[in-house]
Amino acid sequence: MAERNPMLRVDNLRKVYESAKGGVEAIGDLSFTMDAGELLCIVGPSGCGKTTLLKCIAGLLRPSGGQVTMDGVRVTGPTPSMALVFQEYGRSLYPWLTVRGNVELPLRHKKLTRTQRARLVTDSLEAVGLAHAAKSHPWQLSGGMQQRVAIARAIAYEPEILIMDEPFAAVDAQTRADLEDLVRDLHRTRGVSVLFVTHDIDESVYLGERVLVLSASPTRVQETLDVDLPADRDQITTRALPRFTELRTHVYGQIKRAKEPR
Ligand SMILES: Nc1ncnc2c1ncn2[C@@H]1O[C@H](COP(=O)(O)OP(=O)(O)OP(=O)(O)O)[C@@H](O)[C@H]1O
Repeated sequence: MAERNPMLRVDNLRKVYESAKGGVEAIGDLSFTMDAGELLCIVGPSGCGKTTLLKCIAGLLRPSGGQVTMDGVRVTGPTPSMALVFQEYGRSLYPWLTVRGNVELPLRHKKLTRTQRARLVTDSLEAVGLAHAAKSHPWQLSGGMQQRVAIARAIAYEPEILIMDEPFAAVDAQTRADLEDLVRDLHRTRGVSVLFVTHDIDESVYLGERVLVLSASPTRVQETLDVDLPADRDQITTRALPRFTELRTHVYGQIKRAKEPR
C-alpha cells in the first residue's frame, strides 16, 4: 500500500510560555495530521491551548518542542501556504481601505499582474456574496459582512490551508449559521482545506469531516472523531438527525472527560 502523505503534520508539539512566575505548559504533547482538501475541526475546553496551537502551526509562535511540517517542509515562520481568519474581524480589517482594497492588499506581496489581482479579488468577493459591497468601507458593514471580507481576503490569497480561530464567536446566531454554511460551501465547491478551531461542540460536528477533541492544558489529543454525516448539510435537517445528536453528545462527553484532572 502506498504511504499516505498528509499535507500538514504536527509532531509531538509542545509549548511552554515562560514568565517571571515560571513556565505555563500550554501544550503538552500534541500530534495529528491533516490531508489536503479536508475540513478538520478542533474543539477543546476553554484555555486548552487552541489559539497557541494555531499560532504554532502558522509559524507565528516558536514551539518549545516537536515540529510542524507543511508539504514535508518544517514550518519556522509565517508561510504563504496558510491564511488566517481570527475572531476579531473589526481589528483585522483596515478601516481606511474599501472592502476591495482590504481583499487586495495581501495580494500585492505576490507576483501577480494587476489584471490577475483584480480577477482574484472579484472572484473571492463573489464567493462570499459581497460583490455588491466592494466599494464600501468595513465600518459601513455588519459584523457578519466584515467577517465575510476577512474570509474573502484569505481565499483570494489562494492558501493551501485556511486556518480559522473561533471566527464566528462574536456574531449573532443567525449570522453564525450563514457563515458556517459559507465555510462548508467554500470547502465543497472550491476544495479549500480548512482547519477550524471552535469551542462550540455543535459547530464542530456540523462543520467538520473530522473533529479533533483536545484535553485540558497541558494539551493532548483526547480523541479524533470521524463525522459520518452526509456531506450535503443543512442547518435544519442535519442538526435534526439522530446521528447529529449522537455525535454532539459523544463530543460533549469527551470534553467533560477532558476537563477532569488526570
Ligand atoms: N502569551 C502568553 N503568556 C503566558 N501564558 C499564555 C500566553 N498565551 C496563552 N497563555 C496560556 O496558555 C494557555 C492556553 O491559552 P490559549 O489562548 O492558547 O487557549 P485557548 O484554548 O485558545 O483559549 P480560549 O478557549 O479561551 O480561546 C492558557 O493557560 C493561557 O493562560
